[in-house]
Order: sequence, then C-alpha cells, then structure tokens
Amino acid sequence: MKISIGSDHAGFPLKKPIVDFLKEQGHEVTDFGSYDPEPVDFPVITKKVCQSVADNDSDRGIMVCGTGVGASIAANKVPGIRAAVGHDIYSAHQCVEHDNVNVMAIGAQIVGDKLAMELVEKFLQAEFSTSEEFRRRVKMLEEMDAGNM
Ligand SMILES: O=C(CO)[C@H](O)[C@H](O)[C@H](O)COP(=O)(O)O
Repeated sequence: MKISIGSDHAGFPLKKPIVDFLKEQGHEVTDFGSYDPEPVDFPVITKKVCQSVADNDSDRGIMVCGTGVGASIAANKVPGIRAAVGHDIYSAHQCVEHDNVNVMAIGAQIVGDKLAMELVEKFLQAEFSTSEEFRRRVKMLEEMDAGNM
C-alpha cells in the first residue's frame, strides 16, 4: 500500500520506528515530517498527510502526535478524511471495517513502540465491510460533510 505518515515534535520519536516497520512490510511510505524534534504545530503536518490521502496519492495515512487527539481533530477537518485515534487493537481494525477510516492517529505519549506496530498492522490489514448498514452510515457522514444533514 501507499502510506502517508507525519508527526509533530511529540510524535517524532515514534515516527521513525513506524516508518521502518512499514518499509519492512513492503509498503511505499511518504514521510511528510517533521524531520527533527523541533516544535511544530500538529495541524500543519496533519494537513499535508491528509491532503495526500484525500488526493488519492496515498491509500491511508498515519499521524503521530502526543496523544493522537489533536491530529485526529485536524484530520477530520480535511474533506474526504475519516480519522480516528487508534490506541487499542479492536478499534484499529474496526474503525476501517465499519467506518472506512482512512487516517489513524497515534499518541506517542500514550502507546509504546510494540503496541504502535500492532495498531498500524491491524489498521492497514483491515478493509471496509460490504455490509449495507456500514455503507449507509458512512454515506451519512459524507452528507454531513456536504452540509446536507
Ligand atoms: O498531543 C498533541 C495534541 O493533541 C500534541 O502532540 C502535543 O503533545 C500537545 O499539544 C502538547 O504540546 P507541547 O507543545 O508538546 O507541550
């Protein structure tokens, strides 16, 4: 898969191990920074990661900040993005299966390296369910984005 990834300063230490893991798994990775531990505001990097996903330059995105919360809020403001914090194994795949999430946010101050790799793996292995109920709900989210609901 093509994966876009980014972090702010708080997520920076976890980004490299995730990038290495993704490459080991055979994914094509685009790293939107940050490229050093200097402070950077998470919306700036989140926008870049999400725009690449929304433009179909990548299949999915991963954002790492301190808690995952700020990045997920920012990501959900980009049209075409459905983002979620993924800090447990079940949510990491269920968010794709039921909600067609295309960007996962991870908090480097919350999860350790080993769990982060498993979260990423489950997120990327998951596919959107073909069940009508889930398709219907995601269509409603799109209607909300369009201001029709
Ligand atoms: O977790 C975050 C936002 O939800 C950020 O990564 C920061 O960790 C958080 O905003 C704290 O900011 P600081 O400049 O690192 O103190």
